[in-house]
Amino acid sequence: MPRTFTLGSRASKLAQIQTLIVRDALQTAHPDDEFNLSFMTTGGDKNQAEALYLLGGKSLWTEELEEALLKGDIDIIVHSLKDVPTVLPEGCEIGAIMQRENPCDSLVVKKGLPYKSLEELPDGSIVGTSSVRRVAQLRRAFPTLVFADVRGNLNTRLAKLDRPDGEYAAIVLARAGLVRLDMEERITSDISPPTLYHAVGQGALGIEIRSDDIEVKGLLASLSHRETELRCRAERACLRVLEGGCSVPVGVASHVASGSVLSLTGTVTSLTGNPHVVHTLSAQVLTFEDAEGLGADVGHALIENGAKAVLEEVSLSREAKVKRDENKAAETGRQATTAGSVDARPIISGSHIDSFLNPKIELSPMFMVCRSELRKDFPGAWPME
Ligand SMILES: NCc1[nH]cc(CCC(=O)O)c1CC(=O)O
Repeated sequence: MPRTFTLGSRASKLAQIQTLIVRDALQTAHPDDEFNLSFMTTGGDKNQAEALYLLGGKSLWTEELEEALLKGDIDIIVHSLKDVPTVLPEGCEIGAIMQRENPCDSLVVKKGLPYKSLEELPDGSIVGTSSVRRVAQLRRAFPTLVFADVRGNLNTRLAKLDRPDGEYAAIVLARAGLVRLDMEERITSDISPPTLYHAVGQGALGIEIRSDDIEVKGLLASLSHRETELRCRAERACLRVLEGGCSVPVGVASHVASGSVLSLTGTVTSLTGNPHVVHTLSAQVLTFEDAEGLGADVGHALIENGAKAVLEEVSLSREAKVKRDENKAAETGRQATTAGSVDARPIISGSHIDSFLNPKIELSPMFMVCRSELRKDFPGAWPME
């Protein structure tokens, strides 16, 4: 008798392609079993503009899928690992992490423009990015460029970039997403460490399952890629320490040498670009727990070496943001946490942020509401990408 399992993911094109990658790998490893697919439009998909916020304490991207998983409607969730909070709800866990694509970020220059890198862009050029991690590090490296928010799925972002009357000269995206969508030829150049440290888990697929599902655990055993899993477990453990309840501009780079020597560099960067704290540790790791221990050590070392001030700055700014949303909500009668995320007021006062503000374009809320503050029973971290 063939067994039947259902894989679920978000309905975006990238999520569907990633789910097919996992389905094909499972089907090859288990030719006698059946694998169904279920794609769900999540709260985050329905409202891109509000995706960084909480709606009634929910994680917009993952909660509906996790509910379906816990109910038994689906057996496996396929995620971009970088979008998965570092603390999962009770009863859910990461069952496998598959071999990673190149995790770096890439520059995509507008069609018709001659520039090949951020270095070549003229002063004042507007570069679209979707994350505070990228903005913080790129502002530091390229203070004469203007970084602005660009949202939507990959195709929407590329369409905004290429619009003849569009403001963006270039956008920055994860290389892995472009590769999986077969749009590698749009990549103008890669932006690698030490200029830009990538997001925790970037480029890897994370497979979430019910913690008590022994059968699915067995099923996934052949999919897990040990080196990727060691690196990503360390990266996630580092982020878990740094979050301490809220999201911060964290970048990482990692590698495994001689099979078991894991190196992890973590960075925490102020949204002004300075301070930028970097710390690297290497150690032999035999188990995933060892890798997580190394990751947590990097997180603590960053805090001791100056990241604390950055975390405090982020937390102060976040409180200000929450307050403004509450005021706005009181004015408009909208719920505080669903207030629009396009907010053109500067988060940090002072000249350093002014060049980020261009009234013509959408600006991101620079900081996110902490999930843990709104949902004390769930100290999960909010992914910031
Ligand atoms: N949050 C969006 C997201 N989630 C995963 C990817 C790309 C694929 C990956 O990093 O695994 C992207 C797009 C991007 O950041 O450019």
